[in-house]
Amino acid sequence: MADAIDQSGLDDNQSKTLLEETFYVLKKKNSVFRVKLTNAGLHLIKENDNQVKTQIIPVKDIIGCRCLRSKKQRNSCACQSLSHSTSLKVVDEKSGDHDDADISAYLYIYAYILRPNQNKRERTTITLRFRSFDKYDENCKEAQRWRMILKKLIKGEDVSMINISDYNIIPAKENRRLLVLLNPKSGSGKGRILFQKKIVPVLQEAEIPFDLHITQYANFAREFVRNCHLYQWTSLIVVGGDGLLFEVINGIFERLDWAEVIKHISFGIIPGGTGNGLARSIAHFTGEPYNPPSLPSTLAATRNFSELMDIVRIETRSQILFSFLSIGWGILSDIDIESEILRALGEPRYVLWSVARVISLKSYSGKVYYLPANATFTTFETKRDIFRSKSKVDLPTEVHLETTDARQRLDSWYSAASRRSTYFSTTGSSYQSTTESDDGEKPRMYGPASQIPCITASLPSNWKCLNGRFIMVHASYQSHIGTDLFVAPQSKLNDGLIWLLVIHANASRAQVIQFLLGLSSGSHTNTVCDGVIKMLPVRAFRIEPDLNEQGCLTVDGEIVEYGPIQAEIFPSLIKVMVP
Ligand SMILES: Nc1ncnc2c1ncn2[C@@H]1O[C@H](COP(=O)(O)OP(=O)(O)OP(=O)(O)O)[C@@H](O)[C@H]1O
Repeated sequence: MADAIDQSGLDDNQSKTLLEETFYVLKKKNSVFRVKLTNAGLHLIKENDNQVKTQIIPVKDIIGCRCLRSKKQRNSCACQSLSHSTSLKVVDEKSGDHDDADISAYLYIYAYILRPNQNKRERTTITLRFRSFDKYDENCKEAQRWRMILKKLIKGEDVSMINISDYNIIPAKENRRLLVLLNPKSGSGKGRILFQKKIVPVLQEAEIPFDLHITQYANFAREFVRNCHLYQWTSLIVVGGDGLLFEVINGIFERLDWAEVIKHISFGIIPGGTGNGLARSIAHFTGEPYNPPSLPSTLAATRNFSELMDIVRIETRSQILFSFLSIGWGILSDIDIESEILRALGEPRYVLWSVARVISLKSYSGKVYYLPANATFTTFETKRDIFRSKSKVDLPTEVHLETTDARQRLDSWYSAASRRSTYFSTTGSSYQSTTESDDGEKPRMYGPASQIPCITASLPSNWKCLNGRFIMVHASYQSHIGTDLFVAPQSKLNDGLIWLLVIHANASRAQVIQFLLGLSSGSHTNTVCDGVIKMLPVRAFRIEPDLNEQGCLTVDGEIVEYGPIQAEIFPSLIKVMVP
């Protein structure tokens, strides 16, 4: 029996029928569909010549539904019945363009059904025509009832307490509103078209209101989120590359109310850039097909689900930054930055440039300190608690651990550069260049305060040190740092870990090639060879490059000043939308 198959694996709550109705297929007179709505989804039970077939469309696959009326037909023969019309045209009942002769109410249900064998989702529309009653209003009430329950299920709300037979259910007002920031220059510059053609239709089907702002110049998004009243939106989505989200995240941490904002807003990224590491990592984390790449994050924008994500706080000689993806020194960063001249090619630019860089393999001298993931973190954790929760300030260690006074000023490090950019902490988590602050223009960086010694200070004894020449040191806190760069296969959005990928200068060209080729599938992990190639899970690290050499350092794919840099992870700090 198909019904038995249908119910298998569903618990009582999931299989409890919320609504049920019988529909007929117009063209096949002896085909009957029983349609049931349960917490698990929409059950389409086809009954035909004593055969029963069931398909469930899971709630997770449904993004929205709308009640519509058939459209007034112009220049059509009066005797032509709707059943013979090949293409039904529908309108909103308030449009005034509806067909009075058709008293049916149509419920359009929009779903993106997972086809695991094809590794993609397929858009499907299910139309239910309600016409049991003689009047449109009665049919409409029935369709609306289905719509309301379905919408609640999509939002993840519990409908078990609702009296389903109550005809006066008021549809919950949509309390979500998206802020969309779009970079028209991202990638090959097709962000606007992508948004209008692929994203807007999905948001409309899901009835999610949004406000679109197109960035006008570099740092526009950073200034925008720093200064505007963000609480009018529940989610913030960027359409562009990782660089655009990097601006947004740093703009948020330049707000005095950053802690409130990250509680209130969840973030999303619809990949439109050349670097789309986070979008790819979120799809990987949730097991969603990345095909087409924009779909998982678009579906995430229509849903009500979020996951916590780690954020890394970075300190250089002159600035504090917040990062969600990676920090790079050596070959991968060089490829990213130097291949900029091939931007028009999109992501294949990286492959071309990798070949060039392997032929002329460079190494850089310096020291890499790291705090291993399995080290004892008593001090580290205690300090974090103090800054995260005021209720813990009565701990005896509290005075001891205040970073404001305990951390040395940065100007004690490199005198020439740092005298111009002295940093101070006013609230335990705020930093500002004293020179810039004089003219009042440079924004102050807030965000959670550091729990490790400042970049000028020596490190505790439980830190380890690698000293020598390196082809690469790349830190990743996501599984992917680009669509095909599966650098840290074990990484999760919120595992509190930084993966440090180290290639020492004694690696052979063949080992480097094997490592780079393995990055797309994650098989580079097999090239790990002690003393040559390492993958280290850490909580914090510091790189001190030899400043007699020139090189490049990147944070989330954006170039930063070449010099000492340190990073520490803040687990589960922000919310990201997930499909
Ligand atoms: N309207 C604009 N004009 C020029 N630059 C912009 C504009 N809007 C944003 N930017 C800058 O473009 C940079 C790259 O943007 P984004 O990450 O969206 O695209 P991308 O193609 O992935 O870029 P990249 O490959 O350089 O990382 C951002 O750091 C941002 O500062």
